[in-house]
Amino acid sequence: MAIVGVLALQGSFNEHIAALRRLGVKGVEIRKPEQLRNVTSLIIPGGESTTMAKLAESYNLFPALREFVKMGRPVWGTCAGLILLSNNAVGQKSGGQGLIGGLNCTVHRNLFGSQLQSFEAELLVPEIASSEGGPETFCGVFIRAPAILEVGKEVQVLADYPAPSNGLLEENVEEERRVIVAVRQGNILATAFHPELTADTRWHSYFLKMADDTGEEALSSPVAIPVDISCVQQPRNDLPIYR
Ligand SMILES: NC(=O)CC[C@H](N)C(=O)O
Repeated sequence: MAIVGVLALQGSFNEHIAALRRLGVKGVEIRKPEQLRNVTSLIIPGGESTTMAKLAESYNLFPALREFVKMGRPVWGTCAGLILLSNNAVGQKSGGQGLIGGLNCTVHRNLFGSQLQSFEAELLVPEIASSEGGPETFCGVFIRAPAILEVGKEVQVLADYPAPSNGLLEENVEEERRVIVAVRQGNILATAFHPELTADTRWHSYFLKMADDTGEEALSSPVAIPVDISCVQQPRNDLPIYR
């Protein structure tokens, strides 16, 4: 059976491991470069990308993480994980931060604003709904969320969302500008929101199938989990902080 690594430096790694467990799959915590040799795929959780990058630097994890992505192993970044996987990031803290890279896009680190601007919203994601069944929509939990501004040709856009009018985009966003919040580029999956904080395991199940497609042995018999979409669709001031 596949063993999924979950980068466990900071952030929502326990929630990802719990979601995998609900699908009958073992997720193991990764903190050292050599631990990546024991896993066939990797989830990089949400949290705080600058802090995570500093910790990755001090554990000398960057070369092994970059190699893992380059080898074509399935990697999924949620929120801060998406930022770390991007080739270019704007809106970084002064001094910048290390990135793993591999995903050909430009991400804005905090486009949706601060913790107080966190929210839930229903997202239309036809690719995942057609692969995993259930309703057409997904609950996106956005916490100090990033957004993708630009992608290369090889990147498949899975979901977008109206850009916020908070002045963080240079251009005028009056004419319904949308930004990208979920993508796939070959072995890389990235979401600006947190599926691990919902009861819906379809994103995890899709990621496990990606591991299957890339020749890794994944779920032996997928467990059907009833899909519960209870999306409050409003600002949330009770979401985890993960700093
Ligand atoms: N929920 C999150 O992962 C927030 C990410 C945050 N915007 C960052 O820079 O890392």
